[in-house]
Amino acid sequence: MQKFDTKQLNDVVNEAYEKIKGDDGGNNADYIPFLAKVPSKLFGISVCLPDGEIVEAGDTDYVFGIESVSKVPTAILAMQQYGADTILQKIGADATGLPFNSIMAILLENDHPSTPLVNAGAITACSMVKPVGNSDGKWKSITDFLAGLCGSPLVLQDELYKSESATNFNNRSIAWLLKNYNRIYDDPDMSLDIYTRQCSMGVTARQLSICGGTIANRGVNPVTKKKVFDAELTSKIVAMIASVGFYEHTGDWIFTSGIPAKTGVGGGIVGVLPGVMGIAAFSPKLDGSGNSVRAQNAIKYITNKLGLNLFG
Ligand SMILES: NC(=O)CC[C@H](N)C(=O)O
Repeated sequence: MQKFDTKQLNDVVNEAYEKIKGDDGGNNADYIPFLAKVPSKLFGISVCLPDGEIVEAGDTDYVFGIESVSKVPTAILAMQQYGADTILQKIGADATGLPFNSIMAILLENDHPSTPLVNAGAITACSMVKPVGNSDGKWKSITDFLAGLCGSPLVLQDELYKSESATNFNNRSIAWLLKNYNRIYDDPDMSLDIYTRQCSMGVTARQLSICGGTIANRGVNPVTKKKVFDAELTSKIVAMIASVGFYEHTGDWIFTSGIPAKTGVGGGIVGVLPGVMGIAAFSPKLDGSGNSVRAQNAIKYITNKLGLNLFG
């Protein structure tokens, strides 16, 4: 890994912010009505280094919907509770090459949810989270784990949760299709509700960068210094993120950015370079695959400018 000093990082983060804040491509997600109303101009970038130092620019305190970025914490939690091999058997670690909410992916993977980082696998992961059969207990496991990763508690965005619950018909089909294939390990409606709730958690770009920093720091939160998960799960979750973090555009993303990263339709993206940094960016306008335009450009700008790349 190329070394950089924090002054240089600070300059590059601010440069990225200034250059990219005027980019106006894309649109807010509107299939979840709440997300269509989030002010489009918001834009923040935050980097968390392994010593806990935070370097940031823009709207890093704004609380937005974590959405699919929440799939990463729950995947780690499920691996922590069951072991990585069980998650590989029961869910998988395969790229789908298809959109995040694809039903076709379940059929093509021969009845298999593929990976915990798409909707199907994430709903299955929620069904597996212990204590099975206990909705309140599962929710506590997930929210405690999220708080550990992010260094502070996240708060449910109630309006987002209601908006998403009222419109999540595709996800309901996924949950019951998985039930048909015995790939749901708890009540399907309850598992879907837990998934919908975790997607509706409010998070800031700073908290997301600390989450990335905890993964980059092999499970020890760089800010709170607390151990959140076992170090050997780092390579497993980073492999999953690298293979499917941008869904059908993951190859293009990793080719151009060099950093495994996971997106959410709330406009957040978290990237992880093990041993080097967690990086997050947030801005609501998305490209056609549901990935934030400004957040992508910001992270790419920073990794390319600093010569940071997982692969070479
Ligand atoms: N890509 C996303 O962020 C999608 C998450 C959203 N909650 C959904 O299930 O559709």
